Amino acid sequence: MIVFPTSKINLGLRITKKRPDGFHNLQSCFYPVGWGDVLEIIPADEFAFSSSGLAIPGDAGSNLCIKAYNVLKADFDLPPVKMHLHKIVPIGAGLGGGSADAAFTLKLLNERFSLRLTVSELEEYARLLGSDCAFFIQNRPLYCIEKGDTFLETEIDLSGYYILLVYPNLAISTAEAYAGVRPRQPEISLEGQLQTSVDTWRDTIHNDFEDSLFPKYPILAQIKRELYGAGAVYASMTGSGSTLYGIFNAPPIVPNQFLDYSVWQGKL
Ligand SMILES: C[C@@](CO)(OP(=O)(O)O)[C@H](O)COP(=O)(O)OP(=O)(O)OC[C@H]1O[C@@H](n2ccc(N)nc2=O)[C@H](O)[C@@H]1O
Ligand SMILES: Nc1ncnc2c1ncn2[C@@H]1O[C@H](COP(=O)(O)OP(=O)(O)O)[C@@H](O)[C@H]1O
Repeated sequence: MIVFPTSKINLGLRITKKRPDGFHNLQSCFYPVGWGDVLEIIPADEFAFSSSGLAIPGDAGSNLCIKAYNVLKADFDLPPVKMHLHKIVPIGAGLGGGSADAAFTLKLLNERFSLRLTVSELEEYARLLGSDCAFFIQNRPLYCIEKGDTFLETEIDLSGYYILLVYPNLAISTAEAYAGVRPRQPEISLEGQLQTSVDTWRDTIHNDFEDSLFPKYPILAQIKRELYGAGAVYASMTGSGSTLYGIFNAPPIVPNQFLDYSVWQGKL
């Protein structure tokens, strides 16, 4: 069975509080985008994992696909499988690519081996694997709070818009990004601000990680400016970086300055 784990962007990202468990509470709208990997899982005589495409840091045993298999194996009599991941989505990019691989592994195993897990049960397993992993179980626009793993419905619908994603060949670890943020409670609700037209977001919708990461890595602010220069109606960094995205009214022409980077464009 083959699935295509996708990725996400953050529409606004506020870090509101450091929690007693060391994690942070946030507010954000997570929105799926089509930049994705390829994952195949088939029954086998013994367990095996392999990957191709982009190199994934860490030893092979630490791959989130294997962790996802193991959390289900602990509770169910899962047979051995052979898993192959073709990695396309940049890593340390703020796109949640690893979390998507984990969530799609859970969903695939649930279906292939008829485990009969509900959406909320799958989300519970996903929470064990990473804070933004549960989002990819439903994989539709959701307003996220707490650790990014509690969801509220949102009306946001960007269909009809186009997106250009630019990964500047710079990996930023999530832990590094959180170490630089100064949590604060926003005076105006992000949820309300996101109800307004996308053309107004430039002045209102903010990713808090930009405040500490733009001074440290000036290329990020430069790419954001260039996305506006290319005609974006709204541009931002996604998640903990380092990918920048622009939202456009029409398919954008990729500026020459981005030719050395990994870029992806498509419809929202
Ligand atoms: C920043 C966000 C925003 O969407 O996404 P990415 O940019 O990484 O995709 C997420 O909060 C990333 O979630 P995820 O990548 O799953 O993080 P985890 O593996 O759970 O945690 C990695 C590390 O980030 C920090 N962390 C993560 C989530 C959170 N709500 N508070 C935190 O402080 C902790 O230091 C933790 O050890
Ligand atoms: N299948 C996977 N794909 C990507 N990264 C993975 C995977 N499995 C484990 N990881 C680890 O997760 C971290 C990056 O996660 P990723 O979701 O790509 O980044 P981000 O949180 O910035 O979106 C890296 O430390 C990487 O080694």
